[in-house]
Amino acid sequence: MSARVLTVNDLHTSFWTESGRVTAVDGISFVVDRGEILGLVGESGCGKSVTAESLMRLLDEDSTEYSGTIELDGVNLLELSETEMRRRRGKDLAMVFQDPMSSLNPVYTIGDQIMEGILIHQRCSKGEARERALEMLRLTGLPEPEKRLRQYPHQLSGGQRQRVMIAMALASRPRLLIADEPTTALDVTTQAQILDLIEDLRDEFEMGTVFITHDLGVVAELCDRVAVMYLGQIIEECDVATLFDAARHPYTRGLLAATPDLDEPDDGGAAGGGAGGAKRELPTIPGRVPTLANVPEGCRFADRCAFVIEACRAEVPPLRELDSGHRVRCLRAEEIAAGVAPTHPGAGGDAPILTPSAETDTTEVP
Ligand SMILES: Nc1ncnc2c1ncn2[C@@H]1O[C@H](COP(=O)(O)OP(=O)(O)OP(=O)(O)O)[C@@H](O)[C@H]1O
Repeated sequence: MSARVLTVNDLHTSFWTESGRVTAVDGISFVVDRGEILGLVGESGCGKSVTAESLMRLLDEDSTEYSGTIELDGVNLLELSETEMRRRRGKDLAMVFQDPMSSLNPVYTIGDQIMEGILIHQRCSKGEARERALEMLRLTGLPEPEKRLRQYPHQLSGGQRQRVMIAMALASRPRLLIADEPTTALDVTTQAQILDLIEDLRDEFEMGTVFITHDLGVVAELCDRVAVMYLGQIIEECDVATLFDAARHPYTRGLLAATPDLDEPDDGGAAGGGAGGAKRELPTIPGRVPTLANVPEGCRFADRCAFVIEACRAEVPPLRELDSGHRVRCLRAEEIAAGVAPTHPGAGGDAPILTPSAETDTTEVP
């Protein structure tokens, strides 16, 4: 079987709204290989969830318009009928959400819910489905799996419910797992355990994974490669080592500056989210993400960028390959690498910006 699991090419996802057509995902392309974890990062509203929902084709098809291709093992999902897509969801590609309670049915036991997915997608008896459900719960490290099968979702903690969701998602051994902020609602310790679990299961099942997060600490710990999104576009893509050592886009550099030092003790900030420790002021990226109804001409980050020049506003910069596997959507990437001085030192992207200015509209990251 080919190593390439997913190829997304020039994907656009638009919605028809009362104020007209808005394009939430605007021409993104990326690939995911077997056993690889691709992180999709960016501030709130940049299009991460719409990307995930597009991959699963979960959006309301009456008001959503797709273009481009989403090839899973060479089959373009956008060309499948809804019936065929329903057959593939949960079998070939599966998704884990931030809030397991919204995906688990409160009136059915955990066992019934895992077994239902297995019975839909695999030819087996009820007894075999029960065995498989038990095996999946064991794999996720949930204590007393026999007892869990008989329990209802509300009888489990948040972390335990997320393990159940992962067991359900992986029970049919999908080729692609899409995880949309699956650890955001969990405490730091449980978050670390769930990340370890996803990594272990990736080794065991070798599925490709798209992992959505706003947390660069999570990216550092889990992902192989990362695509940074801004207002519906990918603005930088590279392997994780390059992200932390040689990010070139001023937005990526702003996000990195706004992430507490990963080696420092947790201060309750963006990367850790935990309590305790001394409070330290978090850097932020000044300015606001424009709305989809007011997408600027040229570079979408220009109004917040410390390195902006006239040419940035003329047309959308292409996503250029700087080095093998390192793509950046910035006209000045090479100059920034060489240490050029910012043209607007007060703006975002000139990392680090330590305090929000009173005159500037400031968006916390995340
Ligand atoms: N059904 C819809 N109709 C119109 N606009 C939508 C719809 N769904 C999402 N959007 C818009 O698409 C943009 C991207 O949203 P999306 O949820 O993908 O962001 P995100 O990066 O996942 O943010 P967050 O981290 O807050 O979840 C937002 O501006 C959002 O308002």
